Amino acid sequence: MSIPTLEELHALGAAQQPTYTNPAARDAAVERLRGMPPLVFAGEADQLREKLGAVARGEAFVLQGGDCAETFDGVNADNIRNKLRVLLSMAVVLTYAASVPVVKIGRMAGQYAKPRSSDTETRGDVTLPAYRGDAVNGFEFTPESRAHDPQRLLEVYHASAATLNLARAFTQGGYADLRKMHAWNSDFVRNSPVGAKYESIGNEIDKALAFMDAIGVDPDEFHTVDFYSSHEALILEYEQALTRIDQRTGDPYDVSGHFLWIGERTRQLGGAHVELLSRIANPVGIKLGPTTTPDDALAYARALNPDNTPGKLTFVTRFGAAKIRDLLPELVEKVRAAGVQVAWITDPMHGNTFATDNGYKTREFDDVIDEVRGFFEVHRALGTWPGGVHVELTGDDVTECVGGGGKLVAADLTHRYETLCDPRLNRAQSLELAFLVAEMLRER
Ligand SMILES: O=C[C@H](O)[C@H](O)COP(=O)(O)O
Ligand SMILES: C=C(OP(=O)(O)O)C(=O)O
Repeated sequence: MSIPTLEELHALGAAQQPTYTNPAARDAAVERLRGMPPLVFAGEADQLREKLGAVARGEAFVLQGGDCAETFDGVNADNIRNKLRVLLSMAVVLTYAASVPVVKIGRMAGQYAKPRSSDTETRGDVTLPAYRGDAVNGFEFTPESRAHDPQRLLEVYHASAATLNLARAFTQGGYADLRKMHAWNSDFVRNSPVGAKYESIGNEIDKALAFMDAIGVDPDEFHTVDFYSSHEALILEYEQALTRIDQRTGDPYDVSGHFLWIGERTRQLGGAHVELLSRIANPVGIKLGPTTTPDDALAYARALNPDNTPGKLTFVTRFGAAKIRDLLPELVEKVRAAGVQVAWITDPMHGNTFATDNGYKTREFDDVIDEVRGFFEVHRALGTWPGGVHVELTGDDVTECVGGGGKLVAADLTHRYETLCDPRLNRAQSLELAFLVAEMLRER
């Protein structure tokens, strides 16, 4: 495999790209990126592909989650630790309550670019370019901030490096030790019913660990966790500049993250995003919305995983709770009938977004759960494996999605609505989701 040039990719047509008005500045940023060391190693991407192979075979489950849009301001220890804490807590709940290995992937350390429905945003009588994520422009509503600036791609690189560095330290350095899981959520155990439920799993795990200790199992086994990074591979300049030939295998890897996915708005067959991700050896995903036909799905599999390697390709469906039970069965049936190896994951967020009367973009927790339930029902009926969930979440107690045990309503969204793009599950809602998904997994 060879790496396509940026010119070749742009010639194929690429949706949702920045408009850089200064080509010299863009070229300089791309050149700098080309000289930067890899953010992840090809061997790590291979490990993740193997683990996703287990998911495709029905032997493991994926938890993929993080912000809708990471921000440069959000690169600080508290924010990164809180996100890791909620992901690890969810993974513990899923692993313990459902007895299934969980592959942990953050929407982290690279999720800085956003596709948008509209190129512009209007406030009063002023219209400016829409915010497209910190990778492209600033959120502040001024012409200067909203201009597309290629220098930001270098900031994405540095922000991702800093985030990954801390994530690696937390997950390898002892913070993720199972024996410390009580401490992760001690602050909210007292005030939240879901916290108390979590604490009781923690007590059971302590007993199990004490037993294993007594029979001589190496305690270091529980000291670290494998954690992988992922983001939407949206901005061609960034992803292509970070695609490198691996010395070991001679294959191209996109070293900006372990797992890259193609979004619903950029999945044109023959388009630049499908082409770039068809050339890399990383495990890749593709979001499939309600207009995806079975023929499309088969064509994506041919393009993105021509060797039909288990773990190479993940289909992330995002139909919406109202549509999943109607649309998913035909897709799964035809893909299975064609012998295609794929991990199926549900994204129950992107098909369930609506605006409240008080003007907030939100999601109803029950709709999110209903889509996950529909996903499990369809796979159960067809005898296929519901391989995982992909969610937008944060480790903080924000008020962005309505519903859940805390019964948040539209009026509550005014309190802590902090996302710069789509609404995320807060910590309690995320843990609640993990308990409900664990039940669904157990019911199988
Ligand atoms: O996160 C996904 C998309 O970027 C987002 O849903 C688009 O939102 P918009 O419709 O407000 O542009
Ligand atoms: C844009 C996203 O989703 P989708 O492509 O499914 O709309 C996303 O996951 O950030």
